[in-house]
Amino acid sequence: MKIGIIGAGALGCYYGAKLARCGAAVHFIARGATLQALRSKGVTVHRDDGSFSVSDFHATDRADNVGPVELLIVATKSYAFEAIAPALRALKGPDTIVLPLQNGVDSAERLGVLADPEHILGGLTYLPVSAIAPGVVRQSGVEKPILLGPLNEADEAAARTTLSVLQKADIAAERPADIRVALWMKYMLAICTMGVQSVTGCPIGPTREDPDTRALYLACLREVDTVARAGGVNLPDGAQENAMRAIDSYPAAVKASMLQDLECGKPLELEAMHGTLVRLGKTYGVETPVNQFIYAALKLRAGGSVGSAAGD
Ligand SMILES: NC(=O)C1=CN([C@@H]2O[C@H](COP(=O)(O)OP(=O)(O)OC[C@H]3O[C@@H](n4cnc5c(N)ncnc54)[C@H](OP(=O)(O)O)[C@@H]3O)[C@@H](O)[C@H]2O)C=CC1
Ligand SMILES: CC(C)(CO)C(=O)C(=O)O
Repeated sequence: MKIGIIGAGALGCYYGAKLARCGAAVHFIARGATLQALRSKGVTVHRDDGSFSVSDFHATDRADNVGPVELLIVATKSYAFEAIAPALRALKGPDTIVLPLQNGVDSAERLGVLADPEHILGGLTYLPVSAIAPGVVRQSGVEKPILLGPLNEADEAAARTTLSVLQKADIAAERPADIRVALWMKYMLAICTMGVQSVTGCPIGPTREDPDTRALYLACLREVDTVARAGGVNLPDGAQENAMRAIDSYPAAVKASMLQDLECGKPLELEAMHGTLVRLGKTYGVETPVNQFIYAALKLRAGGSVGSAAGD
């Protein structure tokens, strides 16, 4: 199968390496030092149970030379969507299935504005992967799954095909009953951990133990839950409690990706996370004061060390 992967960072390298290892024709769209590393050294994946390297793939910054692929995995950060639009349009033919993996609830919708909106699935992953160096990634702990599903009935077959391709490559992947609910459940967890840790500058352990910052997690969860329901997303009963249990189950030293990005002066996925929630709250007439505060507190840092607001 001809597979395109836009963004050869932590997730892109991990999933691309697994797909290439099982014989798929993988085309990475990468740039700069990452592109050089992929071409000269391939991709190396370190896991607790061993490491593997793969070099049987294509890597280019010229998506127009690749042409339409059968499956396209979008693995950049959400703020890069406008920049990757030309690659997206070059790789997406009328039958191409697109699988976005970003945190957030509107990736498919945003990609569908930038390119042909047909066959864009809902997708997310719970897998923690870190980029150690260009083309080198580490995945720790058990392999948590990609969750994917159709956002409309016409894409049932596309979802089945994608699931089967991923599973054949030994990638944990599941089809939840309702991908929109699954996207919101992950969003709820991520928006709270990213927000509370980024405004306090502290990892998960102390922020969930201190009663004042724990109250922030709870208030943030409540706001996401209320906005989701106002927008017609049928979150299960106990969604907030589930999310808080997940927050309590992480090792104390875990730092949300947004806090890590903030500490490195990298751009933040603030618009796709808190920005979107605040906007949806306004649309549905739901007050979101905690998320609005988090958004305002981080906005001037969202563009990275340059200090300007990001256009996510
Ligand atoms: N890593 C994880 O464990 C998880 C991540 N996610 C989500 O998945 C998404 C990806 O995360 P992650 O893999 O960690 O991110 P990374 O920053 O590691 O990777 C993103 C990659 O996209 C590349 N990129 C950006 N713009 C372009 C462009 N115009 N052309 C080509 N390549 C480009 C970057 O290249 P460059 O370095 O040159 O900028 C980088 O290699 C995020 O939305 C994140 O929230 C979700 C769950 C888990
Ligand atoms: C692990 C989790 C859910 C929260 O820290 C996350 O998605 C992130 O940090 O990006």
